[in-house]
Amino acid sequence: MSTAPQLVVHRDKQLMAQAAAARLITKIVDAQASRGSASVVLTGGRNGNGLLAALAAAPARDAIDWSRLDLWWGDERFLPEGDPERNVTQAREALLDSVPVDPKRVHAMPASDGPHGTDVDAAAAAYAEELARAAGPENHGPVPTFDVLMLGVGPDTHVASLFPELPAVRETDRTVVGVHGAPKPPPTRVTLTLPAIRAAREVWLLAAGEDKAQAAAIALSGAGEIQAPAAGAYGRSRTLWLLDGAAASQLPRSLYPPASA
Ligand SMILES: O=C1O[C@H](COP(=O)(O)O)[C@@H](O)[C@H](O)[C@H]1O
Repeated sequence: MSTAPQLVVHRDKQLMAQAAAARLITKIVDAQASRGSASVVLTGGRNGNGLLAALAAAPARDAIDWSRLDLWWGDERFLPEGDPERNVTQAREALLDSVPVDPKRVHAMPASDGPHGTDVDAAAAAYAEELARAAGPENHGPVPTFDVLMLGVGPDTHVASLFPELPAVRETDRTVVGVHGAPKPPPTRVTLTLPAIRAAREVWLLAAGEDKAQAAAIALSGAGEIQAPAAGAYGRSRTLWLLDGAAASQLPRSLYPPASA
C-alpha cells in the first residue's frame, strides 16, 4: 500500500542537506536502539552527496554506532572500481572514508571490472542475491526492510536509475536490474526496482535546486510512475519529500506545506 507523500521545504540547499543529515542520524540511532542495527540505502547525485557531506561535518555523527550499520545503494553507474563517477566512490569521499564503517556491511553494487565483467545483467542478479541473503523471515520478500531509503530526484523525474519509460521502471518481479541506454551518462547502470524500493520503512526523496522544480511538481501532481518514476517511490510507513525553496517553487499551492523552514 502506498503512503501519501509528506513534504518538508527548507530555505535552501545547504540547510536542506544539514537538516536531512540530522534527521538521518536520529533515524539510525533510533533503529539501532530498537532493533540492534540499522540499514540505509544511499543515493548518488548532487543532493545525496550533499547530505553525506553534511553528515560528515555534523558532530552528532558520533552518536551513530558505525559498526552496526548496513549501507546499500539504490543505483550505481556501471563503471570500473574507483571511477570518480561511481556513486560509491563519491560516497566514500563525502563520508565513508571518514567514519568507522564495517567494510563487510558496505554493500556496494558491482563494478564493470568486477567478477561479472561487463555483464551488467549478471551484476544486477548478483546484487539481488546479496539483498536476498540479507533479508530475514521478518522481512517482506527478498530484500531487507531498509530503515531509510534515499533517492535523489533527477530533473526528468528519474530516481535511482529508473528513467521515464525505460524497461527498468516497469519491472514488477526482480528487485535489481541492469539498465541499458540510460539518457543520463553513463548509459549502463544497475538499479533497485520499484518493488525493492517499496520494501523500505521510509523512503526519502531529495530535491534541491531550480532544475528539480518541474520534476517535483509533476511527480507530486498525480503523474504515473512509468512517465514519472519519482511518483512511484514510496515507503511502507512513510514517504518523505525533502525539498528546498527552489525545488518547491512550482508545486501547486495545495501541496505546499504551511510552515517549514
Ligand atoms: O545519476 C544519478 O542521478 C540521480 C539524481 O542526481 P542529481 O545530481 O540530479 O541530484 C541520482 O539520484 C542517482 O543516484 C544517480 O545515479
